[in-house]
Amino acid sequence: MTAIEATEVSKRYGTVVALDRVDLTVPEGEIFGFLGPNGAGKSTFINVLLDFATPSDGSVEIFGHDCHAEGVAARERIGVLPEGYSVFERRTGRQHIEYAIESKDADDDPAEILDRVGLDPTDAEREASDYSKGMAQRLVLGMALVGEPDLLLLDEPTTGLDPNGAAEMRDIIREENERGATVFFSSHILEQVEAVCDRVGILQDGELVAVDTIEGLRESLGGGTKLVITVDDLRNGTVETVRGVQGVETAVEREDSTLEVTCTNDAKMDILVELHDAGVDVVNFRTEEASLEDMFIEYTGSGR
Ligand SMILES: Nc1ncnc2c1ncn2[C@@H]1O[C@H](COP(=O)(O)OP(=O)(O)OP(=O)(O)O)[C@@H](O)[C@H]1O
Repeated sequence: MTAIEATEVSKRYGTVVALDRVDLTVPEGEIFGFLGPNGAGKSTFINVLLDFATPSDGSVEIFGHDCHAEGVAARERIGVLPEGYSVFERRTGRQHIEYAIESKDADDDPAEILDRVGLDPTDAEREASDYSKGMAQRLVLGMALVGEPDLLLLDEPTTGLDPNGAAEMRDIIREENERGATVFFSSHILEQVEAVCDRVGILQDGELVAVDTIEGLRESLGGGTKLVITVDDLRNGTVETVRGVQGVETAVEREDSTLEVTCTNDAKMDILVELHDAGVDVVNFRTEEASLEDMFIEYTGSGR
């Protein structure tokens, strides 16, 4: 069964096109990462799934239910961690989880959920409005987990979490997926997505510019080789020289006279020859596999 089926979804706010004919199929059981720079339309898409926003054109189904016409049936299958969620005043962490259990008519044990998201019994009895950002984020994740939803929608789930918290979040995502849940999460923290996702979609100015496995994205970028080249002196024009070589996808300046270049396999030698001809001495040179970050830059054009 298909968890999410988006057909030609567009959303316009006045003259702003937040989503532009997005077609996307996420099969049941997948962990799907939704990537895009700020303002790309990620939250808008999630809002359409939740029927907080109505598409200007097209439609989205969740497990066969239209998100707008059958919003209640669609939302019954979803656990959501929305972006910028604010907790209730004068309610403890435990009361938040109890509220989620009651409203979903579920039978989870609040203590178990709180423990899973790393809130200890003392924190559970404190008012959630006094929580730190990371604690509030954990609490809202706990609320999303209530009732073992078939689809978890997580909008920037690691916001406010320290590295340990982010790692715990990834563990929970994997556990939920092993239980059978489909996970759809948006992020601009690429390592998070690379670490857990089966497939990723890259959104740019409302358009889905790529949907593939990380491996597939690498292949479609001609093998996606990454070169790290240290030169004696990174002069004006050196980066442009490298960018001009056929087969070079991106070239970015780093510190210490280092250049990071993504290119096809064949272009490697040509780059070195070109640098030599331009009078630039190569001090060090190594090859790495392209990371998701390199591919993200390549697809969204930032860094060029
Ligand atoms: N309610 C709204 N009214 C008007 N414009 C909106 C509204 N919601 C979103 N937009 C616009 O739609 C575009 C996409 O915004 P969206 O919040 O979906 O991006 P995003 O990818 O989630 O960004 P970020 O990573 O910064 O959260 C932006 O230009 C934004 O200003």
